[in-house]
Amino acid sequence: MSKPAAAAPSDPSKPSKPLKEVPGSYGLPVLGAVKDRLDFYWFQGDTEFFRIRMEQHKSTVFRVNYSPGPPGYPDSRGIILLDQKSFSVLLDNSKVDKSDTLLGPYIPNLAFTGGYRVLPYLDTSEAKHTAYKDLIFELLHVNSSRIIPEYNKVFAETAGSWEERIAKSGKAEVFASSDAMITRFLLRTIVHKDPAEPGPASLGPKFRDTYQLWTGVNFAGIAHTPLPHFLEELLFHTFRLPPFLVKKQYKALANFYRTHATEALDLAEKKYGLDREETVHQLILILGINARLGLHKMIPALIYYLGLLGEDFQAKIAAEVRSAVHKNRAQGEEGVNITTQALLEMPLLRSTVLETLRLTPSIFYMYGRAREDMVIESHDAAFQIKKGELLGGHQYFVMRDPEVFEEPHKFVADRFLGERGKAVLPYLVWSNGRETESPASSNKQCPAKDVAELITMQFVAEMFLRYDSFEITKDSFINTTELNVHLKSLKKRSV
Ligand code: HEM
Ligand SMILES: CC/C=C\C[C@@H](/C=C/C=C\CCCCCCCC(=O)O)OO
Repeated sequence: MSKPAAAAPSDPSKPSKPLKEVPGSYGLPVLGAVKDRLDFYWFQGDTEFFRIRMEQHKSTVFRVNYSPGPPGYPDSRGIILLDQKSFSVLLDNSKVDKSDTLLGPYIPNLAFTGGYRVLPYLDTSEAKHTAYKDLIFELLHVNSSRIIPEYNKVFAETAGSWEERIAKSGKAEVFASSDAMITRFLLRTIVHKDPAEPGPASLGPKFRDTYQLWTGVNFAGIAHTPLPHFLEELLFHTFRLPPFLVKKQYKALANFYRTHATEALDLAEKKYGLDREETVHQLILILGINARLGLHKMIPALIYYLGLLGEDFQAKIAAEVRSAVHKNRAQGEEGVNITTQALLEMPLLRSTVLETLRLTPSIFYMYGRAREDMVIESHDAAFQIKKGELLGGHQYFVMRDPEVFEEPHKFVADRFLGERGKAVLPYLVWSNGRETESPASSNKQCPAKDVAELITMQFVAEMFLRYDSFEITKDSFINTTELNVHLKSLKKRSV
């Protein structure tokens, strides 16, 4: 790799480069924000929006109006950091305050989360951040033995339905079906109840609609929809949508958790002294947004990349998966069950998953406010930043920084293998932290960093235990806002 050392975090109190003004301007009040928003969502699209300005200012650090902003949303002026070196300040919790900055300039109405500020919106300085993050670590830990078998079951159900759809109509869509699969998996694993199972507080067979509606209205300000652009702008990005629109759906979710998440709620109350009712709402958001969308959006992306890599590459992954599973099967067992140890012995698959997380992570944006006046350095300049300024990063640029990654836009499945792969691991920051560091209650790194990678690997492993290869339709495509992927064929395993 070219020169990863260039991005090593430095001591910002001693800038090695001459100080420059942060380039860029916000334009006229309100109008400037509206213009940037229309460019961002419509005329240019999110990656072009930043690429054009990066070229214009000849800088990876510049001022910009984030979206959404005025008139319907708060002041959205900020500074974007698009290279590995400047972005690293967002990973340093002593330098940035992450209170209410998950989405950048605004926090959705608290009624979408039962009136509570939930974990991803809390700063590390808040006691509740520590308490709820510890609870999430513990819930992942106490349920760890359920993960592989529950995933194995939902995968078999979903794969069966893909096969039926291909037989019927020649293709199977991946986005919605993998969302339903992941939702079922998470609720069965952590809440110990399937959302569609009939009985008290069931979410019914249309549980995905309940989640979709609540998610869509809650996150309308940043949503990308299939609606015509002018309608999307008018309905979603211009003014906030009122929570009463999804009151019924939210009530159903809360009822499901109150009724079924008893083990998790007991743990929160007894071991961590947390409020039972507040925990209901924390879990609805964390499992319903972070975990659900985070895990689910990786699946169409992986199928897309593996589809493009084709049969020969798929055969290599299949061989690695089958040999690791065979070697690690429990004694006396027939030998098709995946174990954690087997997953740990699949280096090419791991690298493939990491490369997918590098190019197409489920979420591209990170934000935080400068705790103090400070100097931020990019690869080629240094900038004075004022306390309170809203800093943001876009992973599309940060994880394709050409100073760090060779052929940054290319999918290189074995990029993270061996010594060369190890050298660039610190620059893989999909988890809002470095791949070589660990989430803790004192930082804002994704608490599921390691388990999310294993679960995503399990998806591919399950695919190649069941199939020899698969194809995607010619019109499948993915980008930072759309994951439009259809399976065209699934070739059943022959040996
Ligand atoms: C591949 C899947 C996933 C991706 C790409 C992902 C990504 C992220 C990112 C980028 C953040 C930081 C957000 C920010 O502060 O700007 C985050 C935080 C978080 N994630 Fe994940 N995540 C994934 C899976 C999960 C899962 C399975 C869980 C289940 C528990 C989870 C729970 C959380 C929580 C609770 C936070 C907030 C952490 C804090 O406030 O300290 N994530 N995740
Ligand atoms: C899209 C969420 C992916 C990963 C989850 C991760 C990080 C979360 C950061 C922000 C949450 C933004 C929610 C986006 C909702 C999108 C709604 C829509 O467009 O339909 O946490 O683990």
